[in-house]
Amino acid sequence: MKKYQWEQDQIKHMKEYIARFGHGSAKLARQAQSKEKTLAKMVREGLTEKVVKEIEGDFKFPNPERLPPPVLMFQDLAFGYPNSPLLYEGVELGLDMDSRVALVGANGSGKTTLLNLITGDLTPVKGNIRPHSKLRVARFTQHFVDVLDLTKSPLEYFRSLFPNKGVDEVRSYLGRYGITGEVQTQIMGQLSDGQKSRVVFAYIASQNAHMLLLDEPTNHLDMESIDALARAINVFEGGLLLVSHDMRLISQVAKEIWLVEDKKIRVYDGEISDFKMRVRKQLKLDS
Ligand SMILES: Nc1ncnc2c1ncn2[C@@H]1O[C@H](COP(=O)(O)OP(=O)(O)OP(=O)(O)O)[C@@H](O)[C@H]1O
Repeated sequence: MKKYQWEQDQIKHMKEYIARFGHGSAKLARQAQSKEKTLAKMVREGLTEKVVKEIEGDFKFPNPERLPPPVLMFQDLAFGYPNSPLLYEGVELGLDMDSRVALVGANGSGKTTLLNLITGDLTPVKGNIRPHSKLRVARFTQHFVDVLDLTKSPLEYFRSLFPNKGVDEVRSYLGRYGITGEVQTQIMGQLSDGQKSRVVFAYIASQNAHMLLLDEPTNHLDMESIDALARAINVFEGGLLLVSHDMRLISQVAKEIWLVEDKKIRVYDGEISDFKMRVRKQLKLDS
């Protein structure tokens, strides 16, 4: 890009010179002719092409119809894996479509487990999780194999999900999530984790969910994509439960912090900005 810019500046300069002095005194006209020759030579030898940055697919989650609260309730929830101590006990909390929650806690404290309880993949040992009867949740997980058929290409996969949509429509849909060109027809098992993440986001968005459950969504995204994800979340009119260590994302999207501690989920009652500052300091991030 620097080379391109340098060349363009040179060309501009030479053209201006030629226009100004081409018909001037003999000496200046000779110099203008010499510049014209240099310019022609540059063009002949091939100019550097402008580097066009690959367009970042912008994430977008379609807005679902509103569901009145409570959308998802935890009632006296307890859970533990067989032959293991309880991870949760007596949890009473609720989520609705305005919730913007970051679920944080030590490794192994049970964050992913809570998401599995919400999706019904796990069953409480006591108490209930009560979803609104019409609730649709969509979940991001890094366990791509749980969501994607890795033997298919993104194009094949989405065509099988939406048999009524034409190839062009599916291609342009995937393009919006940054899945473009050959990546659309490569077997998903061979894609990078970042590309697979984008396919999962395309999939999640297709679900038109009322609530997004995002489990470490940013691990394979670059900074620009993280910001794009944050923007998409911020215009999304549904609920969010985010499990993340990424303060950059948390600070952009969360309105509430839930701390998993001592088998309970405690709503952080300080100012979120204080919490963010605390974690930022811990992570040594800039303000
Ligand atoms: N299927 C399982 N069977 C038995 N124990 C499990 C199972 N899945 C997870 N665990 C254990 O339950 C605890 C909570 O796991 P979980 O993955 O929910 O924690 P987490 O807070 O999401 O952790 P991390 O931040 O490391 O992802 C861990 O000690 C884990 O080893």
